Amino acid sequence: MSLILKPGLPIGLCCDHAGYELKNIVEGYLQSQDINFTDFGCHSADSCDYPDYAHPCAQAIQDGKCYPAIGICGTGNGIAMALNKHKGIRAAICWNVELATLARTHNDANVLVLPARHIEPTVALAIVDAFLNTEFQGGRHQRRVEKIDMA
Ligand SMILES: O=C[C@H](O)[C@H](O)[C@H](O)COP(=O)(O)O
Repeated sequence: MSLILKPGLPIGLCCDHAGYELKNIVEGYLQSQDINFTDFGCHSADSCDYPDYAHPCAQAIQDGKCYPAIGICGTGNGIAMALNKHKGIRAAICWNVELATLARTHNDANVLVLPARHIEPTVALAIVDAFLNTEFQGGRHQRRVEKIDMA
């Protein structure tokens, strides 16, 4: 069982066309782990705009309807930028396991962002696993995380 899932809440998933294939792979992994998810799209590899999927996913976290989430686009940059516009959302782009672990221990990241065009699927799944199973350290990091939303 994942360390950061909240009982009864699905994980949110969002992507654009560049992340569509990897999102399907991630969904297969989550199913294999009996982890529920809500897929906010996109739902095909046709060209689309990542904010159209990032915003509903971030809103669902804010509304308490899912937690945490995984966002996927080509570089990770665009979807992370859109997600991080939302108060309380801490979306972290991670391309290796160490970064995913640090995003949890230091930043209490609540959205993992994967750069689909720059990582192999096996690495992506190892990153997902690290993200879902690493707890926030708190302590000095709690104070810093609280200051993020002060802008
Ligand atoms: O940050 C943006 C993402 O990497 C997009 O997935 C990327 O810009 C899509 O590019 P294109 O429209 O050329 O497939």
